[in-house]
Amino acid sequence: MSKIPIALTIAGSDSGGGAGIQADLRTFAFHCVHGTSAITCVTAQNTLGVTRVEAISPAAVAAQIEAVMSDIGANVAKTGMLLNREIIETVAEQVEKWQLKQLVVDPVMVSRTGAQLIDDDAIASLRDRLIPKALIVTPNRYEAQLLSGLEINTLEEMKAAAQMVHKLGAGVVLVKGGSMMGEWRGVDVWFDGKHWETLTTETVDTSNTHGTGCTLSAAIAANLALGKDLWNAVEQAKNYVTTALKYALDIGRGTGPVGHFFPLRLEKNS
Ligand SMILES: Nc1ncnc2c1ncn2[C@@H]1O[C@H](COP(=O)(O)OP(=O)(O)OP(=O)(O)O)[C@@H](O)[C@H]1O
Ligand SMILES: Cc1ncc(COP(=O)(O)O)c(N)n1
Repeated sequence: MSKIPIALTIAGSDSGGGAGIQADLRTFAFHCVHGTSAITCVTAQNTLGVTRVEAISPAAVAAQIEAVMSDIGANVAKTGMLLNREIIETVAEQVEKWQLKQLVVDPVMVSRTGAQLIDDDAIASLRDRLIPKALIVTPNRYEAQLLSGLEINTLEEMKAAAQMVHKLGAGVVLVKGGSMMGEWRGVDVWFDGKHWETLTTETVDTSNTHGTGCTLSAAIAANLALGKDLWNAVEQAKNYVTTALKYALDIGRGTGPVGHFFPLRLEKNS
């Protein structure tokens, strides 16, 4: 098998190019990791919101993963928008089949613009079938609330939710603070079953935050593919997202995406 680091993203397409597969592949490329993909659904989406979602058939999702894994291989995978129960079950079967141990699960359920990105009856499958297979699961505030049943308004509540979600069986839970208030927006809580850690970066004052969660989980996967241990992978992914937020793109009339290739933009502009 090739020594080139390879990662697989299993996620939805965002026509606006800010989140989903588009953000994941850009993040992999930034890290010099070859990105492969299995598309689960197609969203018609822009900076204002999601206007249409169409699922890819579970058989076609399975075929994409089979095609990648049976030939190219990937030692790290991440999941994003999985949309429905059938797709989640298919992905869980494929993860088992190919023994994808380095699995980053971003349990995408609600977009920044408030759109629901998962069917109601799929949340239980995500909780019971996929999260237990994750090396790390990265819920945002609202996803952590749904998975833990707790309301989250404070750092202590982020910690309590991380502890509850950990009981679902993932190795590490990272509750992300991007939707919290004020300075908590740059704070994420890590819980590995024994220890809590708080990852804190400065709060970036921007409303262009579309795709932060996809970018963070893709950067964790990329760093794992590069051979970093999980803690270092998360720390460096968080720094990457923070800088990408500083170079967020002011496009469209709503929430613009983060700037994945910020150093290249800097060089071009100097
Ligand atoms: N304004 C900000 N300043 C600094 N860090 C931020 C800010 N907003 C989000 N983050 C960081 O971005 C990462 C993603 O967190 P967030 O809570 O935004 O995820 P999410 O809601 O899943 O993202 P997405 O917008 O893709 O759904 C976290 O590390 C979080 O701390
Ligand atoms: C295809 C796809 N995947 C993930 C998200 C979540 O990202 P955000 O919360 O930034 O809208 C999204 N909007 N679309």
